[in-house]
Amino acid sequence: MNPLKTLSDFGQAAWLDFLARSFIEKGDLKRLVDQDDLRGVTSNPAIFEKAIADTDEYDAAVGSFLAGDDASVSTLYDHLSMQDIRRAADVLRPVYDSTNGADGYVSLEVSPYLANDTDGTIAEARRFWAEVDRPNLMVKVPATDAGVPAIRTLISEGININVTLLFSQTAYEQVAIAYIDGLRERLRGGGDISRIASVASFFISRIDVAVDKLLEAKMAAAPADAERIGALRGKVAIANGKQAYQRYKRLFGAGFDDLRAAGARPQRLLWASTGTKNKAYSDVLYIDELIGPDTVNTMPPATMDAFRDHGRVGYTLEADVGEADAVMQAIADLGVDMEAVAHELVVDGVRLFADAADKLLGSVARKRLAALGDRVNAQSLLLPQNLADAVAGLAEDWRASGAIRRLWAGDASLWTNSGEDKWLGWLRVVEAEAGRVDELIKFQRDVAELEFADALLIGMGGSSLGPEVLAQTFGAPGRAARLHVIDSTDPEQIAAIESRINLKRTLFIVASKSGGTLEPNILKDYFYEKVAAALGRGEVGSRFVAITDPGSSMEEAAKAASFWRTFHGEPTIGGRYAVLSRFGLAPAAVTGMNLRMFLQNAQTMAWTCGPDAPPADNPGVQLGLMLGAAGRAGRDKVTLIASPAIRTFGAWAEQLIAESTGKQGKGLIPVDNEPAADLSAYGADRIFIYLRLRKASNLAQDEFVAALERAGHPVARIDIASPDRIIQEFFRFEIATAVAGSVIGINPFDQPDVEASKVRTRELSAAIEQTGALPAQQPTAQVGPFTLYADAAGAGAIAEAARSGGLAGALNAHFNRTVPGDYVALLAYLNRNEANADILQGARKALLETRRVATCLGFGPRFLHSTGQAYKGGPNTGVFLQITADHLADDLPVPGRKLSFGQVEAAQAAGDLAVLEERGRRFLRVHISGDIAGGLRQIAEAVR
Ligand SMILES: O=P(O)(O)OC[C@H]1O[C@](O)(CO)[C@@H](O)[C@@H]1O
Ligand SMILES: O=C[C@H](O)[C@H](O)COP(=O)(O)O
Repeated sequence: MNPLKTLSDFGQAAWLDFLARSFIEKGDLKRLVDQDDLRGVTSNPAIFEKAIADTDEYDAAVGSFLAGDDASVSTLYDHLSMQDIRRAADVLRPVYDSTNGADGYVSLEVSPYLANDTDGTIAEARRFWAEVDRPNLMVKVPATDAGVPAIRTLISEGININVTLLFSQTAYEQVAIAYIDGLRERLRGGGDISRIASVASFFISRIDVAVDKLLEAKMAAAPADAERIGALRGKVAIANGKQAYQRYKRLFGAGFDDLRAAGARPQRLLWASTGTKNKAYSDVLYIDELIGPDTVNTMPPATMDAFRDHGRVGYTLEADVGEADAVMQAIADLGVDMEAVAHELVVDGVRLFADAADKLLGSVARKRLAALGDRVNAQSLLLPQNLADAVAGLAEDWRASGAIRRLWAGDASLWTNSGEDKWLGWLRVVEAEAGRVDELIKFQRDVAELEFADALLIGMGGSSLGPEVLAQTFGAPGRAARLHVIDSTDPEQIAAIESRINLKRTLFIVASKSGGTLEPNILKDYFYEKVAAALGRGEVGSRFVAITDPGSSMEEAAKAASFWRTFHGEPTIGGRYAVLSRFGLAPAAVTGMNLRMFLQNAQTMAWTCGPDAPPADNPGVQLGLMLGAAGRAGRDKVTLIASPAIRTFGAWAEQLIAESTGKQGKGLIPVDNEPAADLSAYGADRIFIYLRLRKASNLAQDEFVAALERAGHPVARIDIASPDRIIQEFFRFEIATAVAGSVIGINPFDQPDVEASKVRTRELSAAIEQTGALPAQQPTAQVGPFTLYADAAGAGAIAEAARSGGLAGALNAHFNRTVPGDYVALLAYLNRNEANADILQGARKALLETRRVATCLGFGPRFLHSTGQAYKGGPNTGVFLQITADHLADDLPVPGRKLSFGQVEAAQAAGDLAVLEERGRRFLRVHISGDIAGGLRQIAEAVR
């Protein structure tokens, strides 16, 4: 006789503690039902981990699920696990029907990450119940402090519950009461309680593992008592189970009669964890000894096979109850606190299931990426061993502490606990924008109908650098407008952009989150007046749209000036994280790009970097940990190399990285678009990110990056299949920056030092408005048309060098101050045109080759809203060359102010310098009088 089949004669149902797709598909599960009288199935995260991770059994299902649409890692996992659960439930359905709902259940466990979250547990259980949609589903909820109230609520809603991770008598009692209370609540509400089933999964073998260890320690400590103590080994788990059963009989005795009369079933005890862990014990120990009426035993396949082969059936559960009590008394006398042991086992059990879930989700994340192929930009990191080890160590810390989930949940303690949680709107903005994209699509159509030739975006930093990437990367198909960006107060640059657009056929987009930023306000006034002159006051407003946060002064101004539209930003997103909100989407609409595709792309990366993708398989987190670890180790020059067609992405990333991390003397210094030099020019303070556009890659860049790798420099490669996929990088870099900020230990969402220079600029502008000029400053030296101003520490040597060696001498003395690990930044308050950029890039290359330090280039005031933060607030390793010039002939007035744009630019440069000085930075300002282009060339020559 098959002992398995005989169990039911003794009132016990045999369930299987295992599930896997092939097991169902090949008919193995059905065979157990038919041949062994199997009556149920249990699963847990560890079981699904074994089933899914490291097998290809699920690959086809992953592929077909993702063929039409993308999905998050947990949505994909839910799909796979629920498919299995539904199929298993269907196999067990005849048992459920024939036993009138007494048996035939299949259990699916809520996420172990929710073990301490009552509301989260309730929500997930409800979702499972609705989505699995089978009456013979049992949702597994742990018997934690947070789980118990969830059990009561879920039972009251008619959801079958398998209570898991039960070890202690008191926890068991609470669970049984929660079940009974839940039934009563349902009954009071007029619900049916006759179709509710629940089991209390009392874990067995894990108790022996834990207690045996304690007993062995006691044996070692008291050799004289070793034999007596040793005799208790392998007995406690069963004794504990037997006591639980006595408690069950009390709990579901006469006191349950009213509910029984109303159709309720008692909550059966289910013996779980019944696979023998200690090979010295019988492999059927935890089956043989726990057989009794109205119980379940869920067995792993090997235990089931063993029991079928040599199990012994009898009413063992109530045999020797006195002895069980004696065993429990004996261990209590020995000082073993069973409640404490049980508590530790629950904590441990949650952790083990969470570990399994991490492995499982990591494997699903990898399968997802493999199935998506080119639809998601691939990332690979090639790191020197010490950095690779640091990243792996951080990834393990992040995994074990659930840090990526905490990040997504807005836990400010990941950073500095100073309100970072208020700035995380960017994490979910893609979803929100997708929900209201129709409004933007309509705007896109309206813009097309109006046949604008150009669109000019006016904004600074986060409000302009993202749109600039879109303008560069996406052409303007059909009737869409060509997007230009102005983010400067330089009069020459303003005049240049004005000459490129047709004022009568241009749409102006004024973008400022705060609404109070100086540059967009005065540029808006300037162009507003120009258009008014060209079209008449009645019409000018219709050519302007604003993007600003609700209630800002810009919104007011837009209303007063009868702007065509105002789009709202999301106040929980800072400027540099705003590109996937309306700050990027509205300009994208104007270029005619496909907005749904824009959002889909962004969503794909958001899912790839989601809370459910464990750190080791989460590319955004990996990149962030790499940046953070590198920054901590002094490899803080993040050198961005991008294929020419997507080059402007570097300027966007520069702002994100510098403004987010560069503060309190810490942080990363992004180095964008640096001319390539001989490998010997690159120090051990570098880390490289290569954004390679596959369809338009550049051989020279490929070779350069390969050489860097061969030389042992850390390189992150990002492979972008087509230009539209650049959208994905916005999200990857945002999450990476937030993660790096956590590792570095700063608040990545503020910009305290930018504010400081804004204050200085305001003071200086006010002085100009009062007196007509900037307060005079004492120059360090005068060399021909160049006036030099240096920081106090450097002034003496620079003045001396200027006297003997002219401009070249002064520059040489200034740059002689660089030491390895420093960087040089050229800060030019000039027209950012190709000619000037070329000259400065030449100077940069010369400095890189001669000084062998990282080199940066920023045009003012644009860089003030970007790298300016790190230059002032980051590590004091910068050596700055500020270049300014007179704008006499070409200056432009600022409407309504006693200021010109040239004066604003000068005030900005002076404000910038004042803060650099305040922060003890090394700087030299070279002011060009007269011919700007000629002067600039001379400066570039002089640094060689
Ligand atoms: O969009 P706003 O508020 O005009 O700000 C522009 C830029 O100025 C800063 O606030 C500071 O430079 C940036 O963070 C921001 O992107
Ligand atoms: O419900 C089933 C339990 O999750 C399972 O029995 C635990 O068994 P283990 O202790 O062998 O992991």
